[in-house]
Amino acid sequence: MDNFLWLNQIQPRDRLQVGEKAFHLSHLAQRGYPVIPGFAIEASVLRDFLEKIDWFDPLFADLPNSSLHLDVDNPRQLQLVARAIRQEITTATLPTEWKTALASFSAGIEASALILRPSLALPSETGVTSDLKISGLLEAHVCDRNEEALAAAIKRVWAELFRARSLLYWRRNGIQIQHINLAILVQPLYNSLAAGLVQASPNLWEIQATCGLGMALIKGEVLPDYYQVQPESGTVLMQQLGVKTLAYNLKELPSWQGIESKNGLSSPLQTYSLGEEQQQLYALEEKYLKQLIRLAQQLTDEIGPAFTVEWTLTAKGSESSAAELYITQVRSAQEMGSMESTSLAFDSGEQGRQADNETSRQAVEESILTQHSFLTTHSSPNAQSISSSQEPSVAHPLRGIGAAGGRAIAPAQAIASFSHNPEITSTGRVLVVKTFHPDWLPLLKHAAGVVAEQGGMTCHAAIIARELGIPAVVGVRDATQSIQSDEFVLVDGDRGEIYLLGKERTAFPSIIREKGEWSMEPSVSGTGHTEVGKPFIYNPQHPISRVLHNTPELPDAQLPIANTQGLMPNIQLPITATTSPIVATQLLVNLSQPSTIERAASLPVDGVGLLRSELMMLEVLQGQHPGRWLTSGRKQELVELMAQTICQFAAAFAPRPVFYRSLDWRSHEFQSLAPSFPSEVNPMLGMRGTFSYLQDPSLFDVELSALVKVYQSGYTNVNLLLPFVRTVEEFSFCRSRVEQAGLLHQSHFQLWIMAEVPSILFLLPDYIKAGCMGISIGTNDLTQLLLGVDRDRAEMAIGFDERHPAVMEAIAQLIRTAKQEGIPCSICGQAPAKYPELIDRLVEWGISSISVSLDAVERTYTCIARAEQRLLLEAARSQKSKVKSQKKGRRD
Ligand SMILES: Nc1ncnc2c1ncn2[C@@H]1O[C@H](COP(=O)(O)OP(=O)(O)OP(=O)(O)O)[C@@H](O)[C@H]1O
Ligand SMILES: CC(=O)C(=O)O
Repeated sequence: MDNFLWLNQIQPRDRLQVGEKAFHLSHLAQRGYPVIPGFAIEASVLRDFLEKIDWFDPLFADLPNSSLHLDVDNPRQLQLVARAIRQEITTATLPTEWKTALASFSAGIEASALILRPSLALPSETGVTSDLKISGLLEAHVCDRNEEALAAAIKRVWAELFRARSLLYWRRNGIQIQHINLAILVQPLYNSLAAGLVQASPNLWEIQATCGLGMALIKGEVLPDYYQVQPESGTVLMQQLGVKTLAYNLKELPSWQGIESKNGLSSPLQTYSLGEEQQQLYALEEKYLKQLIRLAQQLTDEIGPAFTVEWTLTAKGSESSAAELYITQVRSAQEMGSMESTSLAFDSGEQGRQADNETSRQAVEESILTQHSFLTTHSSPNAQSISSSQEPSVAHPLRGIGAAGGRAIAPAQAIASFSHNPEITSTGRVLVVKTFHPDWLPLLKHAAGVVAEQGGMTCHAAIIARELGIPAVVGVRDATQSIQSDEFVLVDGDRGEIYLLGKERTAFPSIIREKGEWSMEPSVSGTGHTEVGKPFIYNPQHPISRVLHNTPELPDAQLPIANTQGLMPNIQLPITATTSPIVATQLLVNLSQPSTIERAASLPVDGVGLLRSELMMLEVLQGQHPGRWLTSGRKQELVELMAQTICQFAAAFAPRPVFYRSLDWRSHEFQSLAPSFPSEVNPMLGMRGTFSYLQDPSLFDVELSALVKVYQSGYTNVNLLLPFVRTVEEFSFCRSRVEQAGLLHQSHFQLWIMAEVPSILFLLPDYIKAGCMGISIGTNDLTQLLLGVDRDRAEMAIGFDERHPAVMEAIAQLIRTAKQEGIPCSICGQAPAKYPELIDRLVEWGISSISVSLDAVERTYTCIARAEQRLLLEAARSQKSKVKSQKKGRRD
């Protein structure tokens, strides 16, 4: 076919048909630079294909020629349309003559796997220049080199154009879909020893490198090794080892992590964990680093001093000596949005038009940045201006696990060692700690953010930060040494990054928080971009602007979510009764702090699915171990205080249910209470949950007395959830005490258990026989125990994945059994908030309710609504096609 072109055949006139990526690479290849050979499927092929589709939905039949009339402020409609179009594209068949041509072209590639990369061109009708930053918007797909897999992957790349986020992007930027040229660059994919990028600016080059293929870097799953290089001499000025815990490579070993593609074809890619030893090594051996620097020097001569180049060090054989360095992508300074942009030498034909359109280009760039960015870290538009700025610390943040979303700039308060009442200079600081002690809860309430060296997504600091709505980054190596008190830091809880901004508070605005709402304070001097009460205005020249306004890439599932902290000029979708459909799956919220009740109760949630008593109690206990309250004759006082606190939740949510979970002390987390809990070698498996009640039921009895008081006060919406139940006998023991307390006689009272110890997978019917009225799946502990991974160890975070097939199967089985047995099944672990895409499956399997942290309520609501609508749509579609085939049968 004449609309497939090998890279070495591409001419300047083909640029609009083959897209920018293929065009620039072809230019370099033809100039003798190392580029992996490949061929481009021109944009006209997609146009033909769209015209050939026999659209099930007549609305889309004119897609190749007309504009879609989308209401982008209606995210549900957007998602449904996007899904419907993609489905039709991926299920349509490619004409036979195309398949034949593809087979002959791919036969010219010697590799078992192929990578299909979107290559876009935006012709002049779009009103923007071809260097509009679309990096990261459309994803590449990888497939085996066989006819069927290739055809499927081509359709998946085309379908990328119609993802909701993509449709939104074009629409928001006034670009009509029919004007977009989407070509595909097909290249062989070989295993890689390392991959990364070089960001070149006139004064400095920055190199990032990771192990294996480049996907780990693109997806932000590793912190790459980092080098700064002096351009003229090629001297390495500094280098820093990254945190590379995983890598991507071609599948050789069977692995559950082999990524399944959505149409059931398996992907040839897999991720694997890097061992401790390997993590201590730089991904790039010195000889290859030198080679890369030489390559960058040649490129400077060829295309000017400012560019970004992605590279890969392929290893076709097993010997590292056989490795070859290739360029996989090159972007000009303009594409990076550089302030000192320099035209690429090969931009000849288009330069005039680009200059004409400079103003609109900048406008579009700004609107992208201030609305919604799809840029991944590596391709940040101002990477260049950061690297050449005077603020190296801004360019090179500390990194950890983003445990609570949002961003804040504030002075740090480093607390290196434990004390009950650390001296805090003022409120509104970012607390920087080794590990967060529950004693410090009052500090957290007045903090702007938290950074911890230890802990994972489910540690106390993370849970409370999510509830309070402040950003948190945990697992940050040496944070207390790297960050000094009084130094200004920007904590980015979405990306898991901390930027050190120095001690002078001059050229950036402060973010202040009042009543849970964030707003900008005017900058003291410098840029003067803000006024009180006005949103911060993006200034592309300031690195901080980039960080503040670059939201991380959102998966489709997260697209229509309002930013609860009001920091980002993002798409706002308030979930109010007037704009939202009623969903059948209940949406509940996880709480622990009375200070958040008002905010939570005003949301359209169906109740509190998990009231974490340990964290709720912290303030009540005033630093004293609960046992001490009992031994010092203050039991009644404790009962009163607890009842009062629970009543606050009950009153705010009534008549909506509140599931109070009785105490689940994990001794290591509460060492600061006096006297401290006996320390345990293995506290996650220690004296916690209902087992501890059997040993000494006195505290459980206090809780029951408090619940009785709540009922006596007239609040009948409170139920009891038992934590970490290991055996049916433990449950029966607790149930009989609940009965003795008189709670089971209350008509509305429900006694549930957490489903988090894996034995429940085998014993649920027995628990139900013993009187359990419902379950709530605790995915944090269930995952920890099923996979044998400590959930609080930041270094093990990579192994803690709730999407593991074993965990998914366990959840499915629990929902199934609960349904069969006729009891409700909820889920209150972090999984649905962390991976919103799981909600589709939970709803499909028939979960009764989903309980999430406060920060995830809005997006969870949207995901539930979407999942339910999808089920309805699928049911309607299958009904329609049944009727269609029945009619056809009758006609035949
Ligand atoms: N033939 C190849 N062999 C090995 N790695 C490749 C090859 N082609 C691309 N890659 C790497 O795969 C990743 C994904 O490529 P993709 O084209 O989607 O991203 P990209 O180059 O950042 O483009 P964009 O800016 O359009 O998002 C990148 O890290 C890229 O360097
Ligand atoms: C919520 C909880 O306790 C868990 O997921 O384990």
